[in-house]
Amino acid sequence: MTDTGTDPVTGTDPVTGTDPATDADPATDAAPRPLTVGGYAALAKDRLPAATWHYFQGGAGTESTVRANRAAYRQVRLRPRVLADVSRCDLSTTVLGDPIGAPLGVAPMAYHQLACADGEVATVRAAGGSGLRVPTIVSIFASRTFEDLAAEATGPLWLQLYWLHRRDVLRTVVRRAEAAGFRALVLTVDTPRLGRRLREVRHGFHLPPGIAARNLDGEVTGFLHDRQDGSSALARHADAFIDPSLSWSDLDWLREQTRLPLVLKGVLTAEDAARAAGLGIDGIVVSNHGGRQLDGSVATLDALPEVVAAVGGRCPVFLDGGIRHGTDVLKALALGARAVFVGRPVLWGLAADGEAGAREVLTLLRDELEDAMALAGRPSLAALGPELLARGPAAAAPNESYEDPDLRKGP
Ligand SMILES: Cc1cc2nc3c(=O)[nH]c(=O)nc-3n(C[C@H](O)[C@H](O)[C@H](O)COP(=O)(O)O)c2cc1C
Ligand SMILES: CC(C)CC(=O)C(=O)O
Repeated sequence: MTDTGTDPVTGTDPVTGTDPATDADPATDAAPRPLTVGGYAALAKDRLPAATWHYFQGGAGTESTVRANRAAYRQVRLRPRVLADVSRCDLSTTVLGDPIGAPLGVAPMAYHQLACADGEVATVRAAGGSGLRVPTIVSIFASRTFEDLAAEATGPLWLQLYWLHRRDVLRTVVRRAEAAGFRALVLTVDTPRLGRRLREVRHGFHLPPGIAARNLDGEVTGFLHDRQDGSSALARHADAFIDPSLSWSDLDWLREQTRLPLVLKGVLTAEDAARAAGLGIDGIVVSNHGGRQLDGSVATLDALPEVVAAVGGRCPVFLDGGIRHGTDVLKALALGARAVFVGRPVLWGLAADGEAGAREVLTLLRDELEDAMALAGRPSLAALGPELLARGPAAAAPNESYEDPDLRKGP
């Protein structure tokens, strides 16, 4: 390549691939604050050990679903209305009865201490921050205790569960979370076993000393910390602890343990959504686990309309997977999501700058959503509907400098 100038479209230096949005300032050697969520990915990649980065980024198999989640947003264009008085845009809403500052939240992810020392405490502080006050779904594999998180959170906390063989342990964590003030349970139903995550296998992924599933002490065996070349300690662990026999009839047992609302995470079809709604489930998260489970499964934005139609307003429908821009949030809301949850970008923010980084990532998405609502002539969430969207050929390649470089490369 002979052209060494900055690409006028992507803003990326075509030779070095550096991005002015994230590149170090030679005068101060301090990186300017990223202007997009993708900018935090670049910072996180620089800061994290390779094995951790690949655990965060990786999907199952060929990662086709990871890519599909992003591509789906590019296939949907916006139909802005004009002369709509957008002098004030209102992003506030409620989820499961609780008021929140914006229709987004943090998806459950294991072991935030892999990203920063404060772990999930940093995350819940960020999510509760001014102007946000958004929910955090805390993984049952969190690296900080529920009680520590409840002491710091100002936004709602929901507890994500896997269906453990040890039902007594499940009962104990549910009781503890309830006592600590958690507001809902989220049962993940797309993980009867772990997807084949090749990056984890290749890196022999295992937990470093000092990081553990703090709410399952005594239950989690040491092999989470044991390196074994050619296999992932997390996959070995999940296969030992997660009960793959989970079926619809087991939901009654969970209902009997708690008065908290019960949300199912990992639904992708009208059939399952209709059945869940018929059973009186309190919410559904349309999710493919960020492409980490069944490789080749449908993109979440594409699955959303059939789930929303099947539920028919009987419970709120949420979505996660591939949310990287405010316009992505807008598109999901227009297709009927009550709110969206954000996964990897929060870990990028934590890795880049702890609580401040996570807060900046969430604030960026909130601010970009507000911009998009104003420019689309839709100042209130109630005004969002499918007429905002047009389907067409995929948009031209995005500004790749703001996309996660690793996902661009593929596995
Ligand atoms: C590092 C990592 C750990 C995760 N851990 C969990 C988990 O413990 N429980 C769960 O239900 N989902 C887990 N997920 C899936 C997320 O909740 C979410 O579905 C997904 O990350 C959303 O896609 P996104 O990362 O593209 O935003 C994890 C995802 C990542 C990236
Ligand atoms: C500990 C794992 C089971 C967490 C998870 O769901 C994931 O890594 O996607």
